[in-house]
Amino acid sequence: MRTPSPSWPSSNFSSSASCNPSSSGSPAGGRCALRLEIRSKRFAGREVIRGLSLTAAPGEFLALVGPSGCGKTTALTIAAGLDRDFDGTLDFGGPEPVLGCVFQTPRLLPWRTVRQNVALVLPKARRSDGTAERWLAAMGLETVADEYPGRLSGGMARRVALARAFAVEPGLLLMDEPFVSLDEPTAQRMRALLATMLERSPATVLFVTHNLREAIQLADRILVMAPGPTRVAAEVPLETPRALRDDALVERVRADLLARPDPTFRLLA
Ligand SMILES: Nc1ncnc2c1ncn2[C@@H]1O[C@H](COP(=O)(O)OP(=O)(O)OP(=O)(O)O)[C@@H](O)[C@H]1O
Repeated sequence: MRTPSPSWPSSNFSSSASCNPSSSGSPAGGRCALRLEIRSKRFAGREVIRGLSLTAAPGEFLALVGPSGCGKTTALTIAAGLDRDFDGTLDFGGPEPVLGCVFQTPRLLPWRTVRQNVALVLPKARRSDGTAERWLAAMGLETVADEYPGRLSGGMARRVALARAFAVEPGLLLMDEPFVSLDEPTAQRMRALLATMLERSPATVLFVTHNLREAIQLADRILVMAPGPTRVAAEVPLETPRALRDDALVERVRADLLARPDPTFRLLA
C-alpha cells in the first residue's frame, strides 16, 4: 500500500538563511575541484577505460553521457574513491571533499523509517538536531518522515535519496542515473528539485546519464564518452543559464548535437 503523495516542493525559494536547510549557512559550502585522470582501468585484464581525463571547477555541474557499457559508472566509482585499482590520479585541489551519492536505485534501508534513512548518514551528534527533518521538508517529504520506504512511491523514494545526499552538505555530489526508470513528469520534477537544491546548497556535481536531454537541461558542461576503450570524445559547454533552458532550447541543442558530423554524437541518438 502506498501513502498519498505529499505535494511537490516549490522550485522557488527565498534566499534568506532561515530557508536554507544547510546548517553551515555558507552558500559556497565545501565545493571542491575535481581532477580525474584514468590512464588505464582494467577488469580482469580487460582494459575498459584508457586515457580518460576530466576536470570540474568548484561548483561546476559536469554530465557524463555515453552509450551503455562505455564505462560511465566505472569512472564515477573511481571519482568516489571506491575503486583505487586503476592507473591514474584523482585530485580535489585540496582536502578530500564530503561526498554525496545518488544511485540508479534509491538504496534505502527498508527496516528504517524515512527520517532514520536520512539521519543515518549524519555524524552521530547531528542525527537528532533537526537536520534530517529540514532536508525532508525541503523535499516536501515532512509528512512521510515516520513511514517505511516500502510505503513510498518511486518518486518519493528518489526524493528521500536526494535528501540523504544533500543532508551531509556534500562538496562533491556523484549521481549515477538518479532519475532513470521514473515516468517523465516525475523525472522532470526531480530535475527541477535537484536544480533548486543546488542553489540552496551548491556542490560540484558529476552526473552520469544516458539521457542527452537531461544532460542539456542540467549541466554546465557535457562530456561525451566513446567506447573501445572509453575516452572523452567530445566536450559540450552549455552557457545558457539553467533556469532559462526550456523544452524548446533543450530540443534545439539536442538536434544540433545529433546532427554533428562527429560519429560520437550518433551514439547518443
Ligand atoms: N566489476 C566488474 N568486473 C568486470 N567487468 C566490469 C565490472 N564493472 C564493469 N565492468 C565492465 O566495464 C565496462 C564498463 O561498465 P560500466 O558499468 O562502467 O558502464 P556504463 O557506461 O556505466 O554502463 P551503463 O550505462 O549500462 O550503466 C563494461 O564492459 C562492463 O561490463
